[in-house]
Amino acid sequence: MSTTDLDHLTRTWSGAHGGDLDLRLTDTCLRDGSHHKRHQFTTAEVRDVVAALDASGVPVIEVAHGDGLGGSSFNYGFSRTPEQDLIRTAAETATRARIAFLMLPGVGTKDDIRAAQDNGGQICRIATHCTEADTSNQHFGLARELGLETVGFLMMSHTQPPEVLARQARIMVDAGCQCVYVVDSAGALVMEQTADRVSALVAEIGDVADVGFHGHENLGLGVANTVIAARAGATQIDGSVRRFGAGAGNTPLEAFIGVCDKLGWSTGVDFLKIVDASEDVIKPVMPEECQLDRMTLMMGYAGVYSSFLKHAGNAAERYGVPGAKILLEAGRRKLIGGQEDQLVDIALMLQAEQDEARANG
Ligand SMILES: C[C@H](O)CC(=O)C(=O)O
Ligand SMILES: [Mn+2]
Repeated sequence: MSTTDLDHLTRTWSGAHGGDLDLRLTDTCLRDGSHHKRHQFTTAEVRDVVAALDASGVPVIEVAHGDGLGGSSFNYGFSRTPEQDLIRTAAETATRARIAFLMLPGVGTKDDIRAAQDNGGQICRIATHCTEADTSNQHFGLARELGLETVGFLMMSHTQPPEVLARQARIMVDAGCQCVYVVDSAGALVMEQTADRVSALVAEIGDVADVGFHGHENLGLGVANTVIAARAGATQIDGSVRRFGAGAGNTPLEAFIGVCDKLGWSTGVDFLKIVDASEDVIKPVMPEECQLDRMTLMMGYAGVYSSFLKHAGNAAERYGVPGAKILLEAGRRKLIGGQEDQLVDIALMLQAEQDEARANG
């Protein structure tokens, strides 16, 4: 299909649906996708992916270990390439896109933020569990002092009601955060639950800061939740081309861009180019497609942190127990990021139960 055909169709669809939202997109393949890739990105892969996203017009590209700066460790998994090298490569490659990096207080340090800026990172995204925004105060303070743009992530947002999230967003904004994201880490939010949370943040901080939305696909609702988040007032939107992210992956950015074109919403990204990038550049970098299968569906259903997928799979294999049962129990225990070691405890418990059942015939 030619660009002219597409322009014509886009105008027709826009006319049919109306709307004039202007959204800023962040692609998270090179950070959230790091979970799916078991943190094995090479600098050559980062160069290829950044070049393709940049040429398509993606305005922000996030790069880091899946668990953020300092994440390369026994607990989370070691990176193949130091993340600061990946950030530098991304910054050297991008011609228009700004490079963002993520950090979780306690996993990364203030020195990691300084190093990421020295390597060309321009947007500092700080993630906390959604009831622990106050752990980010000093990091937002430093990031603003350094002149970095700031974004806050309220992870596992499905676990708290809108009014709690709004209060947590206020804490981040008071500390210097310029945009707070509702982060559906487990892909557990369903439509209106997303809208209610985004609306509560817009009401609380909308006069001084932006609101964003970061979705996961574990119940197949990434695009739908993202559309409803934008309608509720989210202006910064995350996604990963080809869903390349933790769990069943993130909101597929190329699909969301197509939907935005049809709704007449502006993203600045060329749909034809991003679709080609997905097929020709992102797919070869992925170890396999992100799957909506028994394990990932269980995560969305039970409200489990998407980054637990590979850890639960490892524990299941090692102890000979069903991975889906590990995830269900993780949901029942309301585990949060940083508690990856408890997945092993759960596997051992299931193994003991299995052994006992076998012994009892
Ligand atoms: C560190 C996590 O992977 C952040 C994130 O992308 C999420 O909670 O979702
Ligand atoms: Mn995520």
